[in-house]
Amino acid sequence: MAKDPIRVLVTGAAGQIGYALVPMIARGVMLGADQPVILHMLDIPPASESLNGVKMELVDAAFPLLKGVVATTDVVEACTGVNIAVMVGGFPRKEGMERKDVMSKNVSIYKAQASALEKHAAANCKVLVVANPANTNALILKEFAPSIPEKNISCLTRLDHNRALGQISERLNVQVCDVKNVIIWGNHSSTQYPDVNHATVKTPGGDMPVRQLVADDDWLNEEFITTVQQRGAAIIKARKLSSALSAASAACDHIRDWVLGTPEGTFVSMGVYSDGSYNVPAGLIYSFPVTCCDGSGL
Ligand SMILES: NC(=O)C1=CN([C@@H]2O[C@H](COP(=O)(O)OP(=O)(O)OC[C@H]3O[C@@H](n4cnc5c(N)ncnc54)[C@H](O)[C@@H]3O)[C@@H](O)[C@H]2O)C=CC1
Ligand SMILES: O=C([O-])CC(=O)C(=O)O
Repeated sequence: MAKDPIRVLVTGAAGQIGYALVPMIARGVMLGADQPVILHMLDIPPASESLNGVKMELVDAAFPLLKGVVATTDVVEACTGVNIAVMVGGFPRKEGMERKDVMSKNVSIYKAQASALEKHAAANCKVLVVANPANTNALILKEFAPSIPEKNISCLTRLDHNRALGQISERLNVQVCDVKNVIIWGNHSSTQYPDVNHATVKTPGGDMPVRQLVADDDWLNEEFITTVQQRGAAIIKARKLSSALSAASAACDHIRDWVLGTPEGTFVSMGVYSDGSYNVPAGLIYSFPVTCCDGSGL
């Protein structure tokens, strides 16, 4: 029997991440090739014509899984009935800025949108905050939407996680799908700590520790870490725009693993509400290694 559609909200949908993300969702990259979706796209009034253009393209793409599109500048309409909310709306930093430099502009957005989500989203809605500073925005959203369970609010550090996998794969000249269990600890900022101490590479003889295969602790403890920490800035320098396709893809990975479960023996990085585990103070939104098991309940 065909599944009921899942409603997925993307805020900032007329922006560059939104433009990369909505076709991925409509193709089943986020929720699976047999899962119909209804897309809710929110942006602000100055972007409404462009948002409408994205809606026109979604219609033109004739995605079989796409059962409806709501394109709106009304936050209540956008949030109503959504099962998953991917919060991308906000302002990106420019070259030479830190992510915290967009805090004053973006944090107020998350105060305002928290209450709309709390009042109008489906019960058990899962929220992923992408807009920077991602951990702070997620914490603000949590504070201003107290009835959304804290376990349902997360922020994106999967892009940093995937960047770490990519760096190891390039260094060892192995397939990225054979590298797993890197960890991003902390904030989606230049203070994050990319950790390979539990990471492995699949080899014909079984899983081998990354540290042993790389056999260069200086590189792992220095250049590898700063490359991952500074990758967002390197992309901005090269493109004059911040990462978009990799951010969209990471958002799909994050939600897919949350809803459908992480593969056996694999952990991934997510910014989640700290319960004090690993001596991280309770109450922070912090990136940890996580496993998810049948988290759907949507
Ligand atoms: N956590 C992560 O790994 C990453 C986070 N980011 C962050 O994601 C955010 C979006 O990046 P881009 O798509 O490149 O920016 P963009 O500027 O291309 O798009 C942002 C969109 O948000 C809209 N927007 C602004 N205020 C809004 C509001 N109140 N409600 C709804 N929409 C609103 C804008 O009109 C625009 O269409 C930025 O804050 C960026 O720094 C970017 C890459 C990775
Ligand atoms: O660096 C930025 O501003 C955009 C971002 O968060 C990333 O690419 O990781």
